[in-house]
Amino acid sequence: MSKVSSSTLIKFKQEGKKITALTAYDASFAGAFDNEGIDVLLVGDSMGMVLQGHSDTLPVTVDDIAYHTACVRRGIARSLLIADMPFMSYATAEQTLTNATTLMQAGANMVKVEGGEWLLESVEMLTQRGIPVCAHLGLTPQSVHVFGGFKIQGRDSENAQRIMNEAKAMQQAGAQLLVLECIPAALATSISQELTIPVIGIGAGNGTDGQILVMHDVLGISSGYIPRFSKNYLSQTGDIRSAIKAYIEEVQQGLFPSDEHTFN
Ligand SMILES: Nc1nc(=O)c2c([nH]1)NC[C@@H]1CN(c3ccc(C(=O)N[C@@H](CCC(=O)O)C(=O)O)cc3)CN21
Ligand SMILES: CC(C)C(=O)C(=O)O
Ligand SMILES: [Mg+2]
Repeated sequence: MSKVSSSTLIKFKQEGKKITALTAYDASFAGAFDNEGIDVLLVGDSMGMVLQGHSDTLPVTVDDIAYHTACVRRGIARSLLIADMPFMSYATAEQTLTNATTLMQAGANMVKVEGGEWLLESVEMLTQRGIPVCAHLGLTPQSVHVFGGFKIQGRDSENAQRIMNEAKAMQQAGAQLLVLECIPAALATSISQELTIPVIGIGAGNGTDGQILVMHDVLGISSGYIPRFSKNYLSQTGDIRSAIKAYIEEVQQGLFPSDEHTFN
């Protein structure tokens, strides 16, 4: 049961083994997910919505992410731990380095940043200085007010091409992992095929190298609604460990996401 690293994830991609990922925010849940064999855990800025009750992720601070990263770190043994860099914590080069350092020192193995072209220099800068980066393209929730809502991205050919180009540029800049959120399945599939780094999807169909979901959706306790691309595994299993096991198995067997959880 050796620790998952970015080399492990590359190997999984080369072997065609799907990568399983979930968000986690505390030691107990993270420990249970780790025990069931989840490959990647993300301390997501989705905590602004599922933990803090805000209607978007913008209020989350670096200290919030650092605190929960430290909590998760104490609970896990095997999974790769990614920390989200929150809204405006990587706007300038100096902020980027200071805040990414805080998250790495809190226990992260990698940081995740949302955005395309404008972020390439930061990705290169972090990687060169020893901080592995996961890029995040498509529906990047920190830009919800620019998008005018949590809307599927990359539907027209121009935007699809832009996302494809940004994905390639991120890999070129040194990103070791890519999250694609809420884009058409065909686009996510071709990006995954074009890149050598692993691609993890959420609302991006079945053709990516792995899947990530927000734990509260998987356990059916998100307040209000559950996004269409997500799936409640607790209702069909009855206990948390079995729900996580079922999610992992369905991802590994290519059963999740099925058509009803996919945008075409
Ligand atoms: N509980 C939870 N689950 C998530 O997946 C999630 C969060 N929170 N918070 C951070 C972001 C925000 N996300 C969201 C939130 C809403 C939609 C949404 O309402 N999507 C519509 C599609 C809209 C369209 O067709 O353009 C949907 O029907 O799912 C999508 C992603 C994903 N992330
Ligand atoms: C949904 C995932 C990819 C995320 O960024 C988060 O949980 O904040
Ligand atoms: Mg996030």
